Amino acid sequence: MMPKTDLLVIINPLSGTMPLAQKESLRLFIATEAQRQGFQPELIMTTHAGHATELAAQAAQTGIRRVLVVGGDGTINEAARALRKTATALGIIPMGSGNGLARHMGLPMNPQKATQRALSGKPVLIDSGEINDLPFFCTAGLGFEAYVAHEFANQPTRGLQTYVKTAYRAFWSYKPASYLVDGQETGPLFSLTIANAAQFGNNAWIAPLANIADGQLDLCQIRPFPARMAGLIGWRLFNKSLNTSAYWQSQRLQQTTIESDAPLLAHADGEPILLAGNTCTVRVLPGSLSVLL
Ligand SMILES: Nc1ncnc2c1ncn2[C@@H]1O[C@H](COP(=O)(O)OP(=O)(O)OP(=O)(O)O)[C@@H](O)[C@H]1O
Repeated sequence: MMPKTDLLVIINPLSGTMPLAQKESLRLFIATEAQRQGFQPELIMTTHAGHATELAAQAAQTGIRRVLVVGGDGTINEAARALRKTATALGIIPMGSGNGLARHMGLPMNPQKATQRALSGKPVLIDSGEINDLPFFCTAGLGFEAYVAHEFANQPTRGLQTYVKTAYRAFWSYKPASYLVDGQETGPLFSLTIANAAQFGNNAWIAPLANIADGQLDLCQIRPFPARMAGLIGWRLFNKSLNTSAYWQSQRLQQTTIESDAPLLAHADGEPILLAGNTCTVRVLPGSLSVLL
């Protein structure tokens, strides 16, 4: 009789900028290491967007207790959405451009070390969020970062360098919008982020005080600022001290409704999304995902 698979490893071959040969040796390393630790692993490369959701859902249904995802926040989102409220835990092997969830959780950025951690880690419950019915685990948002996510998706290459170039160009063309948050006018905002984790990725700490397991989301707003302040705000973003900026404010909530007078351009975990209409509802699902730490 064939041994029963007790560990699924989902690999997005397109994530991040690691050369293909290095991705192949990582795949072999994970297989060998998993077997060495007594697992009967199955490793599957995704073949299309959405594939990670299908694979993770099947794994949860068949009772596989660990699903390891090799990829960035987009692939992790796809797998994690199928693992919410199941007994199957997610292991993260960061290989994306931003790796926000892995960085927030303090996981190793080295994929080999992250593999060992995911294989031996204990399951811990974290919150997740939903923007309308779309799940997110790191951040969702409107405003500048959503604009950048949409622009970034149109670029022929991925990676940090492309992201920085895209964000720089977007900074000069972006027009701040105003919103109603639970009926209260915000005035024009540069950025409106709903944070489950504290960062977007790449150690850009948009919500330095966010706690991923407190049953709440942090709604962070950045008011428009003069271009000469961009350097300081950027420095605070990466220095995890945006909360000391006069342009930033935050509130904790479990659910909120956001309206605008134009269609909402949004992102969930850095992936661009188009929301139907001018209103969206965001809510937290406390303790909904088990992550291997
Ligand atoms: N085989 C595939 N072909 C095309 N798209 C895929 C495939 N597998 C996964 N995807 C899509 O690729 C998207 C981006 O992947 P991912 O987020 O892992 O990498 P990244 O963008 O480099 O990293 P990060 O999100 O950390 O910036 C995912 O949202 C997923 O839908």
